[in-house]
Amino acid sequence: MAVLEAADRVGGRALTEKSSAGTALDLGAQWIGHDHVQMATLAREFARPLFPTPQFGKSLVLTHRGPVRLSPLTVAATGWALLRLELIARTTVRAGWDRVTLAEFVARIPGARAQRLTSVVLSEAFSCDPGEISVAAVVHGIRSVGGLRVMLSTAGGAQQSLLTGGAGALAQALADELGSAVRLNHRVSAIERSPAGVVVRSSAGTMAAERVVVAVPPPVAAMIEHRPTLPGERRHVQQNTVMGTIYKAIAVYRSPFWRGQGLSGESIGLDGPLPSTFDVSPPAGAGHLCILAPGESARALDRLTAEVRRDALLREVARHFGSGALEPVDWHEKSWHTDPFVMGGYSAFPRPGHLDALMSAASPTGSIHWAGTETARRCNGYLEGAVESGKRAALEVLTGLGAQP
Ligand SMILES: Cc1cc2nc3c(=O)[nH]c(=O)nc-3n(C[C@H](O)[C@H](O)[C@H](O)COP(=O)(O)OP(=O)(O)OC[C@H]3O[C@@H](n4cnc5c(N)ncnc54)[C@H](O)[C@@H]3O)c2cc1C
Repeated sequence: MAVLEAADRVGGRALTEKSSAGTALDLGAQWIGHDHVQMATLAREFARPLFPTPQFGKSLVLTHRGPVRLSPLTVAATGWALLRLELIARTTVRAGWDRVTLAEFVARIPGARAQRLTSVVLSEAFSCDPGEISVAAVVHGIRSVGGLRVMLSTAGGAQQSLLTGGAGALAQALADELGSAVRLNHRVSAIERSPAGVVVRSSAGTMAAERVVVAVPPPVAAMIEHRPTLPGERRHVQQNTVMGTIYKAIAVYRSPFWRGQGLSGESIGLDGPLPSTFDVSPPAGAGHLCILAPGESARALDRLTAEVRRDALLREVARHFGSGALEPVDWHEKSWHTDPFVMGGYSAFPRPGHLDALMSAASPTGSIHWAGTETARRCNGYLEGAVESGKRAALEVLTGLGAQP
């Protein structure tokens, strides 16, 4: 068995870096949900306990003028729109919802501020602009994680916990167990299928095998050449799914200073350069403030130099959380959509009108088995889904080889 990894590191969309304060920070996946049992089990196995995501103080809704108090009408209209999505998720999804974009759904919400709030919340949850995703795809995501309340919540939801040492470091610990089976800098460029099995061509040579598991998102898998050509159904999956667009930064401070002002560190920006912030600090010591920018806001940040981007974001954080924000002890950032191997995040979603592409992403093609979070039924788009998909693909391979699982 060999694991061919294109990059010079393992982890993919999980990437842990060390701050100058000595703390571990996740530039990719970070939260583990309340019912993410596969991840909780791995965390236990590798003695990396989960700890609660900090939740102290007041969260802010921001405009370029500063924090705002939402009117009861805005709260009601936004709540109703979100409830409607939850209700659609709990019933049979009409085929027509796949042709309606989230932007069109939002345009029917009464009130400009409620429209903006709903857009920002869902763009951040799905890492795309509302015009890029259909209502059916949003509802599919909501279902797979167990409901909208779960998707958006910290305690009792998908953001309940953080992982000691970081999610990327857990991937590295798994790779360490596999030792020399993991080959870095081996980008797979082509797979040839024959009755005898597969020949896998990578940037570092050729390998023959009985079966292969391709554990990359469908739009990334589309970069691999196939002989013979893949069947139409599989090409449909690869051509009609797109990666999300997401920028993430972590500002590291000596302490989570915002808590002293009664603030949670969590904010949502309705306009201006700061879409969302979260407190993802370790249990003691340093303060970690996470900044997430999806879709067009992420692309706008790409157009700035690293220094201008950092200054603009920190100035904005300081306007709302106090001048202490201007002097972090460390700053880490990543534009995931510009990573040549990952190509975006949080995950891939179907183009409007093509939800079926995601639904058949797990169907094997002869001796090729497809894994990765996009193929998961449960927690599609999350680390949990990735682990579940790996187990499912491994079982398919063992069954195919006639081995006892
Ligand atoms: C900013 C961000 C925040 C996120 N936050 C969370 C979170 O808080 N909680 C959560 O559960 N999930 C989160 N996610 C999603 C989570 O990271 C993914 O669901 C998960 O990591 C997907 O794992 P995977 O193994 O399916 O794919 P990947 O992690 O993408 O792994 C695929 C691997 O394949 C490699 N590869 C690509 N092409 C080739 C090739 N041709 N040959 C060989 N190797 C190749 C890549 O380098 C990569 O290492 C986040 C993602 C991002 C980007």
